[in-house]
Amino acid sequence: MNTDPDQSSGAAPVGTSPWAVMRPVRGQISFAMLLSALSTFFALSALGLLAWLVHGLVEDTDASPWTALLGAIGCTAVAYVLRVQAFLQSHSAAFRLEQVLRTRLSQHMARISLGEAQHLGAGALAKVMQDDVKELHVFVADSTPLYARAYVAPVLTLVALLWLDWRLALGALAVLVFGFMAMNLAMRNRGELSRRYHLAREQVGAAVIEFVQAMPVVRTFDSGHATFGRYQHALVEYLDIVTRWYREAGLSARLGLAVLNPLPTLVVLLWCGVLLVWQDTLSFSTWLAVLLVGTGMAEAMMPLMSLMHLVDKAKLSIGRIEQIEGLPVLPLPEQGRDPLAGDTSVTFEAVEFRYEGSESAALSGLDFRVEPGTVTALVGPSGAGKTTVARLIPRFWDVSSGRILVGGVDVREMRPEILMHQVAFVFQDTFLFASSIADNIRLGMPEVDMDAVVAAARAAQAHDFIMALPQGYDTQVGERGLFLSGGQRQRITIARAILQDRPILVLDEATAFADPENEAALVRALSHLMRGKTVILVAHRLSTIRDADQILVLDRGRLVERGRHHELLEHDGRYARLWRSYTQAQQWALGAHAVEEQAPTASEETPA
Ligand SMILES: Nc1ncnc2c1ncn2[C@@H]1O[C@H](COP(=O)(O)OP(=O)(O)OP(=O)(O)O)[C@@H](O)[C@H]1O
Repeated sequence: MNTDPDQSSGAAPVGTSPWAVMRPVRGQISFAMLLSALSTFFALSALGLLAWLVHGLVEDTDASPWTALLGAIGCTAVAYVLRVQAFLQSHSAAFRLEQVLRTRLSQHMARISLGEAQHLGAGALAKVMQDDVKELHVFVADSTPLYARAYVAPVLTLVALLWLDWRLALGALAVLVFGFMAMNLAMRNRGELSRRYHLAREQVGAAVIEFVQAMPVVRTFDSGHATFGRYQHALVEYLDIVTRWYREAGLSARLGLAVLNPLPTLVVLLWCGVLLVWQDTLSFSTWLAVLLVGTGMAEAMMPLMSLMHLVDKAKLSIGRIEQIEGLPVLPLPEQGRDPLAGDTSVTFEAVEFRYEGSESAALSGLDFRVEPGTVTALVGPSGAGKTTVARLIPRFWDVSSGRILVGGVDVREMRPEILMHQVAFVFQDTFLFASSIADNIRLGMPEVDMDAVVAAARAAQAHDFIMALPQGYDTQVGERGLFLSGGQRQRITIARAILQDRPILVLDEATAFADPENEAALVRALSHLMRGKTVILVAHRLSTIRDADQILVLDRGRLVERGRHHELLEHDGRYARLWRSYTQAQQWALGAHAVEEQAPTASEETPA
């Protein structure tokens, strides 16, 4: 029980016993606790022997002190060895638990839908995998031996005191009871305060991250005032709750802490002892023995206080770990049923899809078929559902109703590895692993040799810029690695997809290009990648889809038109309007001259 909110971080209880999570290492933890309890017993026995020694010397000055003295030294040595062993066991259990939890969490995360993982955010998932598992490590390593000590020591001390003199034992007990009552008074609002304290702390953390991550925008657009203001506001809130905590915990907390330390117990034992010795109802030697043993009782309570802090923190972490473990996993097909795709077609049959928590459907009544070896482009205004279509194929989410078939097989009935073997995905948000460029290209295929990597990079128009880098294909990229431009990163991802050489390709075309040279390189890379494949292309620039075998025009999640470029232009419907807006915008972008001469009339929609 601590008055420091950072220490007594007991948020609203999550209703989880820390012991349940520790099941995999419970045996070793119990062993560590047993060793710790035995160590406490021997430490207190040493004190008891010293008390007996003092008692004996006072009663009979000729008595030999050696037996008790050697016994006390022996007990201290055994207590020390047992204590070290207890900590060794608890630390080993903590490392094992850390490994078990990380493996379990990563296996579970691999099975939740990608959409769910994206929704939670990489930061939150990493925090659970990293910080919360670490928190449990600390709990198991440090608290389990403390637990045994905190419970065994006061009980044994009380028994010893009762045996020596019950009146002084009750005096010492009264001090502790008083101290605990004061602390409980201080902690009566602990749940609510602690919940607000943690919220305030998280807001400070979020504001700091926002401030740091948004630095380029902050520096260029608002010179830091708005973002820094949010950070400052979060800090003020935090200060407010901490001040309230100290004020409310105030006197009773300080009183409790003052009482629950060895000095007041010693004072009570001294005064009561003097009185009893003076009244001749207590021998001087017993009094000395009581003093020696008695102060240990309050001292033994101290671990209990740090324990409550550790338990509270562990409970919060367990709550977050359980939240991840409780996320539903994507249902897998029954064992033994592994239907293989018959061809490389992709079919959407009456597909409906609604994002969780969203009022309207993102896709409704979607029916289309992509024939093997053809290119289908998805177009439509922003928010029409193009990206959603692309992401339903690799099961970022499962459809709300209807079916998606790859080669005639429902994607929900295909094992993920079989589905991934059929389909390659090139999405806009390219991610490079903290590794060499070569390893990033041959991701998931470590057996591929360098010649194949270079060939894929050449086809993806990436070879020349890679060779211009300081260490060529061995250059480290990703986090803390060399910085690559958006276009360069995309060409590496395209090289990866070329190497994978899967028959179906789902492509979310890049919206922005750094420069025309980069754009030309990307277009060449993509056309190489698409050769001979079944392609579903989310097109953001209409110029790339003129030659598509099929164009699907989406609007508010519905398929409103389909056909080839020239057919749709002749039809003079939605696509034709999109196309006109697009070509106007292109001309407009050619220069101010063009703007003046052919300023477009306000277009009803802009191309995606
Ligand atoms: N993760 C999500 N959770 C909830 N709603 C979403 C999510 N992603 C997209 N939406 C909503 O679903 C609808 C379709 O979005 P989608 O990203 O598929 O459109 P899009 O046609 O690809 O748009 P753009 O061209 O701007 O990328 C939009 O109304 C969007 O707000």
